[in-house]
Amino acid sequence: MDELFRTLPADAASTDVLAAGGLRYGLVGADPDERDAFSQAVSRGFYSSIAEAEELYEAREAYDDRRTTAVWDDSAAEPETPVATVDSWPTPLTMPGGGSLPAWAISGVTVAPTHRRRGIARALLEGELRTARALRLPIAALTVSEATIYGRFGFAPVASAVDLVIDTRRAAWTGPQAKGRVHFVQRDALRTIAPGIQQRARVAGDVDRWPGYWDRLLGLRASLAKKAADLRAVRYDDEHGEPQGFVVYRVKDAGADFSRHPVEVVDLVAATTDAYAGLWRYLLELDLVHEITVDLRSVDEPLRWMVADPRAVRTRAHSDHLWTRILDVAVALEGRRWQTAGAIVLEVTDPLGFAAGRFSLAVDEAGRATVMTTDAPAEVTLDAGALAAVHLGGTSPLTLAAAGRASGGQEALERLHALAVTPVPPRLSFWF
Ligand SMILES: CC(=O)SCCNC(=O)CCNC(=O)[C@H](O)C(C)(C)COP(=O)(O)OP(=O)(O)OC[C@H]1O[C@@H](n2cnc3c(N)ncnc32)[C@H](O)[C@@H]1OP(=O)(O)O
Repeated sequence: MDELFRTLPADAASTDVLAAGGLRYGLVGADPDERDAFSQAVSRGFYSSIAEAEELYEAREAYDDRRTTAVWDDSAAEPETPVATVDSWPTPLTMPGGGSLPAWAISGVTVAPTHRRRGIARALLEGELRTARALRLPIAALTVSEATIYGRFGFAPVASAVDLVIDTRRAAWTGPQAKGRVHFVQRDALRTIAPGIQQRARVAGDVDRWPGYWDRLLGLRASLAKKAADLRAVRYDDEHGEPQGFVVYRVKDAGADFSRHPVEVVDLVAATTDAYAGLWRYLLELDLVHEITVDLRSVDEPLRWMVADPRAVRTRAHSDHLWTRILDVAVALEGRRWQTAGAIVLEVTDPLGFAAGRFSLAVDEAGRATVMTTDAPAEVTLDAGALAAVHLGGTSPLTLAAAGRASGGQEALERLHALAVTPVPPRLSFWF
């Protein structure tokens, strides 16, 4: 897998579809100019500024670990700049029960405004799914700019997130007394331990953060030095002195009233409930601060239960965050732990074919599943996206049935609910 995912030739069917429209589809080569043109096309596609030399250098490093695929129009005024881009890489996706499945992460999907709505994104996406399948990956994953694009390719939102605003003056601490203590640390010192803490903190739905992501988050890149100058890092150590969590935040300008500084939490990661309490209490009790904003938290954040006034913790946005697409039903369903012992027959519909079929799911006392194709009558019928939502444990089949995305008898839907839905909602802790 290591090299193959970068070198496997571009998907043949998409090559043909795009060639019929006069376009060239292929992998981006190692040549720095070609890489930089790819990066500039991604920046343009997402309406970012033209990347500067330092950013291009950093992007080259980041793309070294990915498969980068582009579409070129040789008749364009600047034929060397791709008119469409996508990058992808295999990554462990945490499953309910704590294990992980290898997933195909897809990012950087752009089509130049000059070339929109002629099927280029469809060719790119279908090419990515076939490539993932050729690499024997059971699931694809992405985060989206718009929630209207990916459903047609069998993706569904599987892990939601909330952005919170906390009124610290109303949020008197009523949670447990943390046993350890907080320390200010340098960001580069935190860089060495943060990935390990995040690994331990992961719940279903999280994926690996790559080295360049950590450097960017902590402002350790030359291009970010100025922007990151106001970032503070605090580490939480348990009563034995073991680091169990950290928060990275900035205190913003207070304006006319020095007692009203807003705090923006860039990331808060806690591997234990004790660290979670210690870090949140630290933030809520900062002097001269009236408000804290934090994004991409769990839909079931314990913080609400740790303050005197739960309305001090206001949800400012609730979004679909992680989207997945099941490519191999048996491997995907066997790759998670289920909540109870039991059995069910599922019929999966999938216009793109990858997940279509009828499957028996049998779960033992330990929550391990055996999945086989079957001719037995289907008890629950659902589309590939609905299956992805049930698979990660955050969506009830009863909700999907009410929405017309699943069907079956009430007892069978409830049985699937009991098998699948997890007590802790899935959560992806960052954008990729
Ligand atoms: C994982 C990520 O990277 S998310 C980032 C996605 N990229 C962006 O948002 C950047 C800005 N947007 C773009 O670059 C382009 O508009 C894209 C990539 C969203 C779409 O590219 P296009 O080549 O125009 O899409 P294409 O013509 O292949 O359309 C495929 C289908 O999606 C639909 N579609 C395309 N864009 C959108 C959209 N923004 N909203 C809703 N539907 C859309 C089309 O109608 C078409 O539907 P159909 O095939 O079912 O009839």
